[in-house]
Amino acid sequence: MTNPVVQKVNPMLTEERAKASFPVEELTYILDGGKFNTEKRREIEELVTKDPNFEHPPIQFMTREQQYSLAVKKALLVQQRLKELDMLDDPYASYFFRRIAMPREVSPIGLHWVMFVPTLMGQCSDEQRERWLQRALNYEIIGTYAQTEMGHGTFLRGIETTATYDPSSQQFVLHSPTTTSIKWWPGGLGKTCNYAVVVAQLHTQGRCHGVHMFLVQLRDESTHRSLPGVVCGDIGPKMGYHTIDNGFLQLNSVRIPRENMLMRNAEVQPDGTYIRRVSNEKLTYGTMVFVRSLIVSDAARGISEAATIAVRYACVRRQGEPSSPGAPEPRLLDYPVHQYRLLTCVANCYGLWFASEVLRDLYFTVQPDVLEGRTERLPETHALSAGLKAVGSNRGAACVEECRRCCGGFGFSEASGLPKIYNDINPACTYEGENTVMLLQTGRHLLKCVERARRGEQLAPSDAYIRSRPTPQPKLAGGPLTADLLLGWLRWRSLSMLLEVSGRFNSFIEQRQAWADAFQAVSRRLTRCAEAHCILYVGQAFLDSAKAAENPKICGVLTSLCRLFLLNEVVSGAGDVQLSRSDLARCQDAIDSLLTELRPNAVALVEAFDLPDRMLCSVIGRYDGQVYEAMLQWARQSPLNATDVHESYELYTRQFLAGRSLAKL
Ligand SMILES: CCCCCCCC/C=C\CCCCCCCCCCCCC/C=C/C(=O)SCCNC(=O)CCNC(=O)[C@H](O)C(C)(C)COP(=O)(O)OP(=O)(O)OC[C@H]1O[C@@H](n2cnc3c(N)ncnc32)[C@H](O)[C@@H]1OP(=O)(O)O
Ligand SMILES: Cc1cc2nc3c(=O)[nH]c(=O)nc-3n(C[C@H](O)[C@H](O)[C@H](O)COP(=O)(O)OP(=O)(O)OC[C@H]3O[C@@H](n4cnc5c(N)ncnc54)[C@H](O)[C@@H]3O)c2cc1C
Repeated sequence: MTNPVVQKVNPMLTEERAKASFPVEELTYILDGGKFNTEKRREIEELVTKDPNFEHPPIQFMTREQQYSLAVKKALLVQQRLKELDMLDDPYASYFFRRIAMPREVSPIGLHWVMFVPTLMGQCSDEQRERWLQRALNYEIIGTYAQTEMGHGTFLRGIETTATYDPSSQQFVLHSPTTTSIKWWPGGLGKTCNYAVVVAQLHTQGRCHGVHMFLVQLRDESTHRSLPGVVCGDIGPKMGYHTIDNGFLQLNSVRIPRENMLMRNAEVQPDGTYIRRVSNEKLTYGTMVFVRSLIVSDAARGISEAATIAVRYACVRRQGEPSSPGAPEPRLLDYPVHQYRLLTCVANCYGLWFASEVLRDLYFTVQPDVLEGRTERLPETHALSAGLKAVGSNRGAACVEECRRCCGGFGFSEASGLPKIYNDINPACTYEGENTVMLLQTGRHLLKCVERARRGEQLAPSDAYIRSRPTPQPKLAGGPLTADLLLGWLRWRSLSMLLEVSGRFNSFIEQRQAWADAFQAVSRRLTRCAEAHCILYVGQAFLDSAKAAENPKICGVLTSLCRLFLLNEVVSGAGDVQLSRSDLARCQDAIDSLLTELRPNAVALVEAFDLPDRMLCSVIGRYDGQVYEAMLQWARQSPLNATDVHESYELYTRQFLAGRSLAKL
């Protein structure tokens, strides 16, 4: 892809940039986690931008095979460059290198570093780590995470692949006994990877011990041919993710050494004796907790890209009745309803951005304990990563779609970059746990928290507001609608909803319903409770970050944006609890005032994300705002325009116009 040549900047954008009330660069440092990171990121961006090896025509004009091939080349080239630059051990640097080098190509080896390596880190015994981790980190082997099967994705315990231990050879026999047991979906499994962590039901000494993980070699390390008993391939085109070979895998009695079972938490001894080292069997699901926490920040990044495009476009696109004769047509951003659509997306983006940082810190605080088998904070971490993954990707997809629609017809063109951002974020609602299922996990945890509160037990920090009795509703009438007050109201809303659902649940239990049936009976309501709980977490993280900003101007603009986020939640969640008409009207008025207040900072707020044109890949979101010329240039690249008369004319249209039958052709 070629970076668009920066032309003379559209004066309408220059004008909007001049309106910023705060130092944009300083906000960028905050978002990056410090000036040092910003500088490092920019250095990396420059390195990649200068490297002609990463340049190519837009992938949207390529076939799927071409896209896949290009993505493999670029992904491997990235690894080579990272090694040459000695950046492999720096996760921040290598992450940004990958992003800027492959901004719109989901990597065919992405699963290797997002799931395969983390699984080896979390599930291997120390000795197994020695054996495999370094090879994986050096990319001597390329792996994926093969859990989902045709028949089972959500219900993990229903997985059918078997790993049966044979003590005579001290091997496991990996087998797909049915069509529905064929692994389906794993990224890079089809063509790219030569190893996989395979999730299978462990059988030994005549007993099944549930799902465990096994390292399975799929392809020969020198020829890349699939090994005997291994049948694998690509699952075909999808709604997006064209550059990645999500694959299928059928295992026909494939034998692997006993030592290839990942044995950090459980072990099968040479004679077949099964030993569980830690009691919590859900530790096997640890990689998913990690990736779910990453998805929240990925969703925020997706919105940041879409919002940058849509806000810039809204500054340069004029359409509508001029306010007076001879005046120019209004810009899209002059319409209050357009401001509302875009600024609420920006507010969601900042909220999720800050919440993802808090969640990642929590994960990395808790993880060392978990690795040592101390799992006290695991339920909170699981509930938050599951719920925030769902809320983050739901919001991410919704906001990107809103930004796309805000760009009218151009938003539907691949030239805008928006369809691709949407298609990259949308599958996150499904993978790593379908969102409704994830909200139910959070809801289940919250129900248990109410029970613990009733017993007077201490709750984890993010659950500490949960009581067994209702609290009075904070008054929204009277004083100013501060962020603290609004957050207090959302806390009350979350607790009220939860107590209501918990009351219903208990009444079903008192009527002697089974726990699982009572759970199903409240499940619809429980997903709303989980969302309310997660939104509270996002709001708290947002407000804490706003308050922590040292520059008062940044603190001011972030607090206003946070208030917009919170007010929008109060208004849209008013139906879940009792909110008086007058309180609702006050909140609506406050939203209108905030839109007027924030509008001059709209461009500054998105440009603080500091996304170069190379990253946005958008004709209408360019830094220079020269949209129309660039759009024409883009269309000229369409392969359909290679000749004036397309071959289909000679083949079909000419025959049709001459009245000849097309059926024989
Ligand atoms: C890399 C370094 C980064 C460094 C950072 C540098 C800075 C850079 C900045 C940002 C980085 C961003 C990076 C961006 C990249 C992110 C992009 C991500 C792209 C990833 C591509 C992913 C591709 C997709 C992969 C997959 O989809 S893999 C397959 C995933 N599958 C699922 O998720 C299945 C969903 N199902 C389940 O999880 C479970 O089956 C279940 C629904 C939870 C139910 O399980 P079951 O066993 O039936 O449960 P029960 O027996 O009923 O027990 C419930 C019980 O267990 C507890 N539980 C459940 N899960 C967990 C868990 N995971 N952990 C702990 N506990 C768990 C649950 O709470 C219950 O507990 P109680 O009984 O006590 O109530
Ligand atoms: C792009 C992409 C990449 C993927 N990559 C990988 C990978 O690398 N490795 C891997 O192992 N897997 C991967 N997956 C698979 C993914 O994890 C599963 O698709 C996902 O977990 C959902 O499982 P499922 O497809 O079986 O859906 P189902 O479980 O069949 O869900 C269908 C619908 O039923 C609902 N539902 C299911 N169970 C319940 C319930 N108990 N209560 C209420 N509603 C329910 C769900 O909410 C959903 O709407 C990937 C998927 C995609 C789309």
